[in-house]
Amino acid sequence: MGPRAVPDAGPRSGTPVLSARGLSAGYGDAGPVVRDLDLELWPGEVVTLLGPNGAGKTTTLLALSGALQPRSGVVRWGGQITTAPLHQRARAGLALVPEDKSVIMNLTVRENLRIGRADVGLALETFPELESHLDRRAGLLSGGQQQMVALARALARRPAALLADELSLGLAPRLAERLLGVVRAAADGGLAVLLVEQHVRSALTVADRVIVLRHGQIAWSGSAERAREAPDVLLGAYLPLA
Ligand SMILES: Nc1ncnc2c1ncn2[C@@H]1O[C@H](COP(=O)(O)OP(=O)(O)OP(=O)(O)O)[C@@H](O)[C@H]1O
Repeated sequence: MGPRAVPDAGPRSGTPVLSARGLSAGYGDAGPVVRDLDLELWPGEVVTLLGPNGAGKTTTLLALSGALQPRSGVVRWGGQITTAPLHQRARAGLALVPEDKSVIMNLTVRENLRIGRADVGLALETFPELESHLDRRAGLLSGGQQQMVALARALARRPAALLADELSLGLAPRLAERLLGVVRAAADGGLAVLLVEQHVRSALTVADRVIVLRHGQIAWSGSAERAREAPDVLLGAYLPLA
């Protein structure tokens, strides 16, 4: 199971699941955090968004998802301009796994899946490891198991696009690979994925394309293959390789 050859440029037929043109976003009265971003997310591909701390990766995900209204530019969902808030985009098939994972610690795993309107059977197909924990409070699970709940809940709603923020943060490499492998398999089934990742090497093994953000703008973009072949040249200027 590895990334498929998805071109990083050039014409493709059909419509991206999610796209942005000239997207700028920020907070309060401060200047924009991301500026003039253009990006597209196509069915079946994993795009990883990399960049140093504070580059604007989380802000990009929030603005694309409707959790943060852009200051300017347009976001399209299935080719149609959207300004809908996150909960409406979620109903239309967009899944956001935010940095805080939004797992409710006082609820059981089963309850967490249900409030996310997830298909519990499908969630267990994705992560059989959760079956024996279904009736445990999520707060008693390990960090990795909590991340599995968050990801299982997102995927078990059969979304068209997944935006995930640092899924593997704080996890051992083996667990990070497990989660990223699940994301890759979902993309192989047609899901469009945008991943913000700290584990750059792991992210590159599952990604088709890479976008590097710096100071809120795209500093580099290209195929994951090119990034893997010359990570020092392409990424070293922007990121410590972890
Ligand atoms: N809620 C907020 N209110 C005000 N400023 C914010 C808020 N969230 C983020 N910022 C600022 O926006 C900038 C970009 O933050 P963002 O979280 O998008 O970056 P990031 O690339 O995801 O970084 P990290 O890897 O540290 O999570 C930072 O300067 C941050 O301080």
